[in-house]
Amino acid sequence: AYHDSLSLPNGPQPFPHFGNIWTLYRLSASPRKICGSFKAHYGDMTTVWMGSWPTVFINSPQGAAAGTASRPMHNNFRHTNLPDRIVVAPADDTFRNQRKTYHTILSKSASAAFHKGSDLESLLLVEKLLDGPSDFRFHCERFAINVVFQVIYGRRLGDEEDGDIADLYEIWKTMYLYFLPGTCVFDVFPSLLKLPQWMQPWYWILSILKRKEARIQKKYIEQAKWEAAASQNLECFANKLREKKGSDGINDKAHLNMLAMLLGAGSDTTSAMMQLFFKAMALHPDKVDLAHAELDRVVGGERLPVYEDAQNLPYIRALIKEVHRWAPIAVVVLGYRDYTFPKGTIFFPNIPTLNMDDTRYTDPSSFEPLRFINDSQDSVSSAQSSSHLDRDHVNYGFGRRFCPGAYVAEYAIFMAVSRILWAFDLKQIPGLEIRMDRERAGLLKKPRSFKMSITPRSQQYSNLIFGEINRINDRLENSERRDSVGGG
Ligand code: HEM
Repeated sequence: AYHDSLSLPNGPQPFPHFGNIWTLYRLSASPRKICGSFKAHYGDMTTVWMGSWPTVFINSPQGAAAGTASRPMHNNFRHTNLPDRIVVAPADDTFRNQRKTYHTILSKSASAAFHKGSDLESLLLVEKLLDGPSDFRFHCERFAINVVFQVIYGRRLGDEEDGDIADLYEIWKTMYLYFLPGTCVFDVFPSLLKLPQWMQPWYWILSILKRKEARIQKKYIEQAKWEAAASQNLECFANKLREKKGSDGINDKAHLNMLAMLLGAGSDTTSAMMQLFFKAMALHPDKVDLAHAELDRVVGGERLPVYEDAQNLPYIRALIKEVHRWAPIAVVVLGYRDYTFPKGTIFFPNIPTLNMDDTRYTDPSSFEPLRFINDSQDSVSSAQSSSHLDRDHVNYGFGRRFCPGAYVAEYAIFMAVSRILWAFDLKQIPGLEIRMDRERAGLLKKPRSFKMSITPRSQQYSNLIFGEINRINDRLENSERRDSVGGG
């Protein structure tokens, strides 16, 4: 296929048959750094060869915005083995139906139903951080999964005693490698897919992961069904989708896969974003000080922040946008129309580079929330703008693949970030280096484990958090008591 390379943008020199296997290896080990170097070396687009397949990285915002929703289908492995997972689905009718379905529960107005869930989870998050600050990564994972679980099942999943949380994140860690072209050996040598199935280890690994995930999801689908039958009113997404079975191509398998996709897509991203927030704060104590000053001025020390404070907290809002821009989590795939490329060419918008575009941002490599301080629109609205220069960042993707969960994510992240900054001092531990380029391989650029100092700002703030938790517990106990009196 290298003969087609004449019509392709420049990139590192490929080896015959192996393509740019070394660049791909370095990319998976350190995506932020390697993606960042592409624009400097090759300009607006960079071609990297996966064996004989060209992959084009789009380094300019104009180019990325012109993409399509289609997916590379040069081998069928992903689509066949991960059916009904919208992220790897080509832009066909199934894709359109699923987008519509996700949109019905995640739109701005519909997602307001989940605000209470995020209010509670953000409170539990700060409480857990008081109890065990060193486990902050797990606290972020539990926070995120519980936010999304309530969207799907209408109730919390639970706390750390529930091993399902750790199991699900462990499954996604490997499973989501499959979602990203270039991560599997068959991307470089597609002829390996012609081997008998028993000789394809990637097939068996994926099957085991899918089975484990399905076992957990089935348990919750069944519970939701029983809870609805018992109380007649559990109107959660899982149950609503079950009622749609038989239409829009939804059968048992699609039902399970769509719920699994939503839980993973929402939890893994939101949790990674929260971990990156912690990292960015540890590296920028001066920005933490400015956030504290604003929170002290607007919220004070007599109560926790609530969502209604957002309009009076421009620095916190700007800081969240800056984390999205400066430490984006996504590496996504999209098609590209405007040029004639060899059939099967894969396209990546180079998100880390796009967020560092110097035509859009002054001094893009510095973490500076103030760049967004006069920006009153939210990130979802800015993404709808026709000019890339009006976009805050591209962490939620593009066009018809734009993240449908962005409203849920933005609310939950505001609640968590404002409450964490209100309650804690966040610092680097002297002598322990924190590096942005220490990240795990995969679809998301999640940081590898790191240590930092998270200490309560004052006993008064801690007491307020515990007081709030006690009030909720009392309310729950009272309502349970009422239920049992009513029932008995
Ligand atoms: C900080 C948090 C989040 C970020 C940065 C994020 C980012 C993204 C990006 C970049 C995509 C596009 C992927 C592609 O082009 O293939 C995406 C897709 C998706 N996201 Fe999010 N997301 C976040 C949170 C959420 C939440 C909370 C939910 C659900 C409640 C969610 C549900 C989805 C779904 C279902 C898709 C697939 C859409 C498609 O392929 O058409 N996301 N997300």
